[in-house]
Amino acid sequence: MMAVHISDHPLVKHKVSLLREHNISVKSFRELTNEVSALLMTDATRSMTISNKPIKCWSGDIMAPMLNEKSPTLVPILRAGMGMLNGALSLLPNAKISLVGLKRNDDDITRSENGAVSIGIETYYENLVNDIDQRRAFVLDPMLATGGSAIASITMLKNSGCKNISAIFLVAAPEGLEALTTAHPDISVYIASLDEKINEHGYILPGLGDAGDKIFGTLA
Ligand SMILES: O=P(O)(O)OC[C@H]1O[C@H](OP(=O)(O)OP(=O)(O)O)[C@H](O)[C@@H]1O
Ligand SMILES: O=c1cc[nH]c(=O)[nH]1
Ligand SMILES: [Mg+2]
Repeated sequence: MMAVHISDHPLVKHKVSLLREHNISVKSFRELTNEVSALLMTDATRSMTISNKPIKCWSGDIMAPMLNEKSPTLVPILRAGMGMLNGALSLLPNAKISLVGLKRNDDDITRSENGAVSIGIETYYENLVNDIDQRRAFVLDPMLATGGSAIASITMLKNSGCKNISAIFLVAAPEGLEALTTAHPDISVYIASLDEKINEHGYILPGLGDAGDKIFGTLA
């Protein structure tokens, strides 16, 4: 059963509100994205397992709690997920990095009679660590809108044998969360804000606007 965690941390709430400011600078957007990502990753890593191992401490040999699983892999979804990478690495500096490149095709948009929006996705890059079947994966993407990109990227991870997957989003729409829950009921999801809905173009309301453009400084 999918576990969905929506952060109730006051710093997360405050920082997401700052991210929504219309005229936010690229510098502030980048900084806040990494700060919120680190806070979400604190929750997402809580289920990592530890066991007591012998260490040589200054005061002698002791048993001390240490992680007893392989380094996780972080999976930023290109482009916008790259904006979360440094924040996640601040907690997991030894993490492996796997890359998935996906792009929504705004010209390939379908609106059904009940108002549901789906958008075609182009996959242009896949470079996963080769022992991903033995590692926990943390998928990083600021936005969960229709859910198409998250579903496609998690399908790629599973097809490579990855069995323990968490996905981290700054802002999610209920439509995307529902689609992701249905497609991948076995993953864990960590969200800073569950917003109201997506509009007819597949953008989250109130949302952040185009997160990729804001992180890469390519907003027209
Ligand atoms: O849930 P979905 O409807 O799939 O939308 C979310 C996706 O859209 C954005 O990427 P985009 O395709 O704009 O690419 P970019 O990150 O390169 O800007 C965002 O970063 C997600 O990956
Ligand atoms: O609202 C949205 C939806 C998808 N991608 C974004 O960057 N923003
Ligand atoms: Mg974009």
